[in-house]
Amino acid sequence: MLVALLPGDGIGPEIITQARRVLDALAIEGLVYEEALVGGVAYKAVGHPLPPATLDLARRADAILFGAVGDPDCDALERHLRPEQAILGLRKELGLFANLRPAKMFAELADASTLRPEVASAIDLMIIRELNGDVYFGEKAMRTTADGQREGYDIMSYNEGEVRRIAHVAFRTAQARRGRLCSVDKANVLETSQLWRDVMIETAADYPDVVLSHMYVDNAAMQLVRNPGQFDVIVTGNLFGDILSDQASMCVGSIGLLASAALDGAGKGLYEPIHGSAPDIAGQGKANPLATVLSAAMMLRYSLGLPDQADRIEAAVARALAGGARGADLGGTMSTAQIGDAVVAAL
Ligand SMILES: NC(=O)C1=CN([C@@H]2O[C@H](COP(=O)(O)OP(=O)(O)OC[C@H]3O[C@@H](n4cnc5c(N)ncnc54)[C@H](O)[C@@H]3O)[C@@H](O)[C@H]2O)C=CC1
Ligand SMILES: CC(C)CC(=O)C(=O)O
Ligand SMILES: [Mg+2]
Repeated sequence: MLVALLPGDGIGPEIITQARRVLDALAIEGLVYEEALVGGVAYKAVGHPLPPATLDLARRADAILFGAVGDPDCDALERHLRPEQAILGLRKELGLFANLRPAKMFAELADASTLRPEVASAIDLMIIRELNGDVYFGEKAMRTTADGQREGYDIMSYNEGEVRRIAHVAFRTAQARRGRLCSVDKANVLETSQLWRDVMIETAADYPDVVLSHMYVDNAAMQLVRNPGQFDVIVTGNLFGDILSDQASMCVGSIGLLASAALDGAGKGLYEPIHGSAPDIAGQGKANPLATVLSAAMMLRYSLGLPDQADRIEAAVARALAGGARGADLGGTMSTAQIGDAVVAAL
């Protein structure tokens, strides 16, 4: 089994190092790794954020473990050369349309959430975010209007096939959990969302055991901090899912805790923390590696057929947290490597 390691920019290499240590400690037979450049480091080395050799490795691999991309030095580049295009390109080129972003409260961290412990302790939800469409992939440009103003535009669209395939993933996920699916959209304003809602309702007919509800995204943002325990599975589009998942991460204590899987529906997956390259803390040993460690666990479960090993990692993370393994993001003093040590020791 081949795992592509793509550390990327900023804290990416620091957090991938810790995830790799945890994987190595499991001594899984037949697991091999190949590393490649991605993001700003790739642009600086070879002139493109997603070089052909990296895409080729990603295609050959059984799974991809990804750190993060993004570098302030690259923010003025033409858009197609910016580091972020690498992760967008991987998701699109590999057809990774289903983004699973679980947010569950570790009991030991109830005091770390900015929500009251009795509100935060009820969080156990899964955000299913569509990852190949929406405004991120629509036509976009800057132009000059007739009266000489600069104007930027980005087309938001979904076709029904794109909505239906993510709907099936979401309904099946809800079936395997507590049977409740909340579809989040903005159907009161957007045609894209009206189609989204219509297709969700049509697809519900195949899943009579799942209770489907709908919520506008502005209300969903509010409900996530008012009463996050009401949610089981949330399904939403690319843009709304991006925003709501960062919000959900803080409800459980830190963005440094939330893992994700981006799946193609046929076993292949890219696994990454939901956060970015955090240039403000890069190179200082302050990054929480747990989101990446937990992403490695998702990789073992969803792409490599090793659910017992995934359970082991998740249990070790819970034990490490119970033992006080906290970095600055959780009010502690441990470094990135010390948190890695604590997880390895708890395996
Ligand atoms: N999938 C990816 O590679 C993503 C890349 N980005 C890129 O990352 C760069 C920075 O973006 P931001 O908006 O600042 O988002 P960010 O997620 O990198 O950071 C937001 C805040 O959370 C903190 N943070 C993030 N991860 C952390 C961790 N593991 N431990 C402790 N604290 C952590 C950061 O220090 C920062 O204060 C940008 O270039 C952006 O485009 C952003 C999101 C996803
Ligand atoms: C292109 C990315 C930077 C998008 C993002 O923030 C994410 O996938 O969480
Ligand atoms: Mg994001």
